[in-house]
Amino acid sequence: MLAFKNLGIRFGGNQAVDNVSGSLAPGKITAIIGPNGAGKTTFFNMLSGFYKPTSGVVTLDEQPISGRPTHEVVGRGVARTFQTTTLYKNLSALENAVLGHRVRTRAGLWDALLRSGREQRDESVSIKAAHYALTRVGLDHKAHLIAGSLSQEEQKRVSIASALATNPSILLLDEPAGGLNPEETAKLMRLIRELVTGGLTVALIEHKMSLVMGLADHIMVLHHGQLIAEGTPAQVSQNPAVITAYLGTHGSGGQHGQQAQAGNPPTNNPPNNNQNGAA
Ligand SMILES: Nc1ncnc2c1ncn2[C@@H]1O[C@H](COP(=O)(O)OP(=O)(O)OP(=O)(O)O)[C@@H](O)[C@H]1O
Repeated sequence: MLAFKNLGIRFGGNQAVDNVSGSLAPGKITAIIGPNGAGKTTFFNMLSGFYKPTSGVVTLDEQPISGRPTHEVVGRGVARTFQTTTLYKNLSALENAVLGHRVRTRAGLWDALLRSGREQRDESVSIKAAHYALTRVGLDHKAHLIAGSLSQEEQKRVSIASALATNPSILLLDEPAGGLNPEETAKLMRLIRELVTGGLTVALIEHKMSLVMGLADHIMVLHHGQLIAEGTPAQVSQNPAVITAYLGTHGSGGQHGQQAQAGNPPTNNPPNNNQNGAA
């Protein structure tokens, strides 16, 4: 189980994440929500080894992993995607997933791109892993198509396959539905649910309340770097501190509209409209 205790990080005078404790429930979906600048991505960056916390600790099965090199964290079974799609659009879906495997494991990006001797030896392992990952996201039949020719939603699946190529037990998704329309968002939600049903533990950052409320088993709410609430969608959506955080921060429009919805009882159905789903 991935857990974090008193986790914090400071950038100069800015305490971006402050004293956050908790864990990701195995085999469940945890959503991390909060207004812009709340510290969500920074929190992910600490869970995945991208940032070294200035206080507290991240543990995996009770062993500390915070501050360990990213490839080591990946090797322990934690993989992530990024907020902006990091696909190589001129490469095939398969090549992207292969690179996802190589870049996240031992080899660096240049090693992977330049195909060093080690790379070539290990390539068949990466190709197998990449095909399996593409199968898991329902795209192996498009393995040889150029990523840029795929739909937005398929490109998101390729990004997820890139992370899955390392066969993680814990997958961190940073705004997986960013830029997708409601129909595509619903498809992606089904995929995420399927992956979890298959045994994966997922944590995701997402602004689309329709996705969060329809998908998350557990929600953590960050505000000014602090964990101000957590619980089921129903619990969180009725929490006065959460409603105040969003309304107070955004005034009107943007996330305000989304959070106004979060004041209502959440639905466990996939979204069928975009009334509160604008990215
Ligand atoms: N490398 C960095 N150096 C300095 N400040 C940083 C760095 N990374 C993040 N921050 C700051 O940490 C705070 C939290 O940013 P973060 O990107 O984690 O928020 P977020 O909740 O993910 O926002 P959004 O929803 O807009 O993506 C911000 O004030 C941001 O400027």
